[in-house]
Amino acid sequence: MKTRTIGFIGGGNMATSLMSGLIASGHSPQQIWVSDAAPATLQAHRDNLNVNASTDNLKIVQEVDVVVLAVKPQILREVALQIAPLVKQKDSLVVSIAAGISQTSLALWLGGDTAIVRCMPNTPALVLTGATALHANANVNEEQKDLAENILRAVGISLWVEHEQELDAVTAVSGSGPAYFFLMMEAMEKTAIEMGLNEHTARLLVQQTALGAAKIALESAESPTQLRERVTSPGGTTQKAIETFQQNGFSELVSKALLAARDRSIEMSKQLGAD
Ligand SMILES: NC(=O)C1=CN([C@@H]2O[C@H](COP(=O)(O)OP(=O)(O)OC[C@H]3O[C@@H](n4cnc5c(N)ncnc54)[C@H](OP(=O)(O)O)[C@@H]3O)[C@@H](O)[C@H]2O)C=CC1
Ligand SMILES: O=C(O)[C@@H]1CCC=N1
Repeated sequence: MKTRTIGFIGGGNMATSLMSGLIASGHSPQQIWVSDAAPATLQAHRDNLNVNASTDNLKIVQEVDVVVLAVKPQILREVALQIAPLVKQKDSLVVSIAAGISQTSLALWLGGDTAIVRCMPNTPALVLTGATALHANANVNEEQKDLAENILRAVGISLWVEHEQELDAVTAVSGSGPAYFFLMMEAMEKTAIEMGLNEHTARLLVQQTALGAAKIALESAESPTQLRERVTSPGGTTQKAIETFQQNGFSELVSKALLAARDRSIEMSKQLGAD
């Protein structure tokens, strides 16, 4: 497939992760465009990533084959309405990464004929270890599906979900998920320091343990339960820790947190979208 130009509208956390990942995986910075409200942000992207940048969202749509909507959900309507006439004129493929904004809303704002891929990536895209789920509307052809998938696959794994509603669960699991692991790391690091380890030692041990656990989980055929049991010697230290987690409602708490994230995604589609 011919290399396509990609434009990001909104140059914040997630666009930075995706642009950096695309470049690290071999995509030419010259084929990437980004717009943002803040000129300083754009200058940083020019300096650090060598991409093309403009404060004018319409310039981005004009220049590229694929438009990635990477602004906050709260301003997506305004941006979509602004670019809609040009998207229609150019017949652009639009990829939205916004949480909680449905394809119905996007189609209403951008025009019913627009080819729209809604997806949910996550910030590990920055280190080419992202996880993205995608869903295409009926206007997206096979070539456009490949194109959207190739962009996200450049920065990690990507998979298609059959029903758009699944993206609310995906948001709760992998979209927000990195933050849950960071929260666990924060708490472990804090307690490690309280137990007398210095900050450097505490951070390094927690980081390497998280990496090791993720790696073994990915490479092993065993389930997380089996892998956990391998660490847990009967009557030993891990057993004490796991019992403490479980007696204090760890699984229920994780379940509550993920359901709250999922429900917030659904709520956002009603508050901020046209659903
Ligand atoms: N962060 C994450 O882990 C993930 C985020 N997402 C989704 O990605 C999207 C972006 O999130 P994130 O990167 O965290 O948000 P950020 O706030 O970091 O990035 C959004 C950027 O858009 C800029 N902006 C504001 N108004 C405009 C405008 N009219 N035109 C162009 N740019 C504008 C903002 O500038 P300023 O700050 O000056 O307003 C900001 O730099 C959201 O919709 C979110 O739901 C999806 C998956 C994971
Ligand atoms: O917190 C959020 O709303 C976004 C979506 C997933 C991760 N960050």
